[in-house]
Amino acid sequence: MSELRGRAPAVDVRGLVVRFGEVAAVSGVDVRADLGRATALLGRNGAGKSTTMRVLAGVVPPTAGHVEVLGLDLRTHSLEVRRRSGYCPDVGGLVPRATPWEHLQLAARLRRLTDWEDDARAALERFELGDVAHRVTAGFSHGMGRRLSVVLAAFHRPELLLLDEPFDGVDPLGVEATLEVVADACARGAAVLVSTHLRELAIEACDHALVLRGGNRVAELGSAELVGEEGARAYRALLD
Ligand SMILES: Nc1ncnc2c1ncn2[C@@H]1O[C@H](COP(=O)(O)OP(=O)(O)OP(=O)(O)O)[C@@H](O)[C@H]1O
Repeated sequence: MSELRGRAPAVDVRGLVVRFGEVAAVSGVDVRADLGRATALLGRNGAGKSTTMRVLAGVVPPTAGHVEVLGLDLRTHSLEVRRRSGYCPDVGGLVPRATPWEHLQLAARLRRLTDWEDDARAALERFELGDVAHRVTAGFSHGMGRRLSVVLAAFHRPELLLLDEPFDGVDPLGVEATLEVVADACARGAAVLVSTHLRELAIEACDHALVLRGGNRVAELGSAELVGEEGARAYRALLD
């Protein structure tokens, strides 16, 4: 990690505000994520996690605030940021009439990847999606869709990996594969942001967590501070 010190953060968000009409989804949040490290965005339903992730993915424009991703101002470099990031949205993102293989084919074409097929097969096998590689996703269970969304987000080895609720409804083998993807991304020097309301999995996936409540950031904690019953109590106290 020492070589990471002093380098610009992969995500540098200050005073982020996102409003939808009368609703303030995010009310002045700061987020910092570093290369080679996994950061959790923790909080209850409606805390503003997905909205923050959508801003970072270039899907939702910020109402106000400074949003810098991979050293680029997101307002002026949205395409470049999207090219260098991978995003697993909390819902949607899959084409019902396309198969996993077709999703990967399209991703490879859009990103002009070459010799991607072996990696694609390995990724599908890792997530136990090899047998359904050529089945349309319309009939997929929720967990299968989640697993494919993680595969697609990480496939091109992005510098920033944004995973929004990647564990939601996913079985233990899928959780394990997702944890491996996060660890691999960190090991190759990427930054990872994982949004989840699951404290225990946030601790496993990430070495620290930003806790959001009501569109505000209420704490930044090391994962060690969130472990066990004491960690559960500390987390609960931040939510109430
Ligand atoms: N497009 C929208 N229009 C209106 N309100 C919205 C919109 N998107 C989000 N919100 C509101 O903003 C707040 C934050 O929502 P957000 O989805 O970011 O929370 P979250 O922490 O991801 O929650 P969850 O864990 O349930 O996914 C909520 O009150 C939500 O209803």
